[in-house]
Formats: sequence, C-alpha cells, structure tokens
Amino acid sequence: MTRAAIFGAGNWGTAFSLVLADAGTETVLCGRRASVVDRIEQEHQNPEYLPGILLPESVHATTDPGAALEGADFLVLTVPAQSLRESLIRWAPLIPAQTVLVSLIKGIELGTCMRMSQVIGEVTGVGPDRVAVVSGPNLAQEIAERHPAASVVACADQAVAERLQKACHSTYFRPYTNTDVIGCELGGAVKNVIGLAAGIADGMGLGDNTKASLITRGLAETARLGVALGADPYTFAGLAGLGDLVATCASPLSRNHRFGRLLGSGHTVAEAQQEVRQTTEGVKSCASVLELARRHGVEMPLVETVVAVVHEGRSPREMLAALMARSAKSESLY
Ligand SMILES: NC(=O)C1=CN([C@@H]2O[C@H](COP(=O)(O)OP(=O)(O)OC[C@H]3O[C@@H](n4cnc5c(N)ncnc54)[C@H](O)[C@@H]3O)[C@@H](O)[C@H]2O)C=CC1
Ligand SMILES: O=C(CO)COP(=O)(O)O
Repeated sequence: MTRAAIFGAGNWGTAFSLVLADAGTETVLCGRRASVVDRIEQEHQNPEYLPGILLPESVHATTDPGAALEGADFLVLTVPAQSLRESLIRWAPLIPAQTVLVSLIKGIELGTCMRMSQVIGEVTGVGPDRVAVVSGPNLAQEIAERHPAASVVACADQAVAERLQKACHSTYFRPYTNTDVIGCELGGAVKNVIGLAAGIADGMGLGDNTKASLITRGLAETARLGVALGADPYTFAGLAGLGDLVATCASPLSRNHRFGRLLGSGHTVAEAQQEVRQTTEGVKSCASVLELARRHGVEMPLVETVVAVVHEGRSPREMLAALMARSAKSESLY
C-alpha cells in the first residue's frame, strides 16, 4: 500500500489527508500541537482548521516527524512558505532515501526569491526527480466537502508524477500530470497576489469588468515572468494557472481574496491580518514575486500595485488611478 506523511495539519494539509485516504493511500498527518493531533487521532476531526468535517478513520495523526516518515513513499509539505526552510532543516535527516517530497505550498521565499521546490532541493539535496508539486483550484473547504475539482501534479520525472497522481486520484479529486514544475509553482504563488488585487477591487465595489480585467492581465504578467524563468506558457492556461486564479479571485473562501476585500473597503493591513488570521501567502510573497520579476527584468504592474498597498501604505484608490494612467500598450504578453 502507498504511504504518505503530511507535514502541516492546517486547512489544506487536513483536507488533503482526506483526498489521499479516499484514494486508498495510507495517510498520517504530522502536526506541531498535541491538542490538534489528539482530536484527529481520537475524534477524526480538526475543528480549528476544518470545522464540520469528519475525516476517514484511516487518517492517523502524530506530533513525531520520525514516526510519520517511517516507510513513507511521499512526504507532503503544507506549512507556510516562509517557514518551510527552517522546518525542513529539522526534518531533512529523518527523510528516507526513496521518499518523494511533495509541495502543496503556494509562495516564493523572501530574500532568496526561491520557489518551494528549489528550497526543498537546496535544504535536502534531493534531486528534481524526487520533488513534486500539487497545485490547482483547490479551496480546502470545498475539497473537504468532497465537491469535485481537478488539479495538477507536477514533477520533472513523469513516472513519479504518475505515481503521485494515482495516490491522490479519487471520485472527487482529478489530478492531471505535468512536467512543468516552474510554471505550476509560479501559477500558484502569483495567483495569491492577483487574488489580493481582486479582493481589493471587490472591497471598493468595482464590479465584474474590473475583476475580469484583473484576472486576464494578472495571468498575462504571470506568464511573462514564467517564460523568463523557463516555464511552458501553456501551463498558465491550465488548472495551475487560469484555474487557480479564477477560483481565488472569485471565492469568498479564499483568504487572499478576503484579505484584499478588507483592504479595499478601508481596513488597514493590521486590521485585515487580525481578521483573517490564517495563512495568507500573497501578503508576504507579493514582495518576493516583485523582487524575482525585477531580477529578471520583467514588468508586473499588478504585483507592484499590491506591494504598494500592502507594504508601502499607499491607498487602493491612488494605486488604481496610477494603474489606469499607465501608457497605452499592445495586448501581446511580451
Ligand atoms: N487552504 C487552502 O485552501 C489551500 C492552501 N494552499 C497552500 O497551502 C499552504 C498552507 O496553507 P493552509 O493549510 O491553508 O494554512 P494553515 O494556516 O491553515 O495551516 C498551516 C499549518 O502549518 C503550521 N505552521 C504554521 N507556522 C509554522 C511554522 N513556523 N513552522 C512549522 N509549521 C507551521 C500550522 O501549525 C498549520 O498546521 C499555503 O502555502 C497555501 O497557499 C494550497 C491550496 C489550497
Ligand atoms: O490556493 C488556494 C485555492 O487553490 C487557496 O487560496 P487562499 O490561500 O487564498 O485561501
């Protein structure tokens, strides 16, 4: 039987444990807090992160990373992007030689501007054939309610991607394989930033034309960065690109969208942080995405706008005016 250890018993880690278990994979969640782990182990629920969801009894939980990793075919990582490196440094010595490392994380590391698969490779020394990514329009609450969704499992090694696909393919979760890890990771990280912009627009009451324009031009700047980094531009038309971007920009379940809406309706960043509380990756990753774009000479006006509002104290209305006043251009991506 295929065995998976999920590190990070939060919103998405817990929902993904359900996906794996329903696909017939032996699954153990590894969390930091005994109170969370005990409720999963004894009551099959994680109400702090997924209220109202009953987990299959086959999902186990522990606070012991070594025990969780014993015989694991897959180590699934679902901690916040900015804490992956320090966590992985502790876990690396415990990882069995054949285990495939799978990132569910949608962010870019501050300072290094690395994608999560790059952080994994650097910290563990594991090669690209054993590092995979799962990314797509997968809001945890909807997945946990077993509403049908598709996703992408990406790995440089197609055979490994197919093994992972099989491990998480269920009646309601349909993963497609892709070998473009760069494109899938960038799609996931940048959509959080565009999701903040869409939330801001909603908070300002701007309507659906504005939202559609943000989604479309947001995708154009994501693809522009992707191409500069060696991604396949078609990836951005797929589930890890357009699919995830649409879900995040449309859904009130998205934390990034909610955070943006609070900013757009006049709340401060501190107030939005206080209100949303859970991991909102775009808030930090907007700065690293912009830095990455600058290092590669890529223009990302929407990401710049979000950074100005979130980190530089500029008002959404002032930044909107600046965006609309940019010089007229051709629609071409490049
Ligand atoms: N929630 C969702 O719908 C989806 C989330 N994601 C991505 O999954 C990742 C995790 O997000 P969520 O599960 O939603 O976040 P969350 O906030 O619900 O859970 C994060 C987990 O990481 C642990 N954690 C927090 N800080 C930590 C630290 N410093 N060191 C070690 N562990 C730490 C927490 O205890 C918790 O178990 C993010 O990158 C997010 O973008 C991807 C797809 C869907
Ligand atoms: O990545 C997600 C859906 O695929 C979740 O988005 P949020 O992190 O904005 O909630």
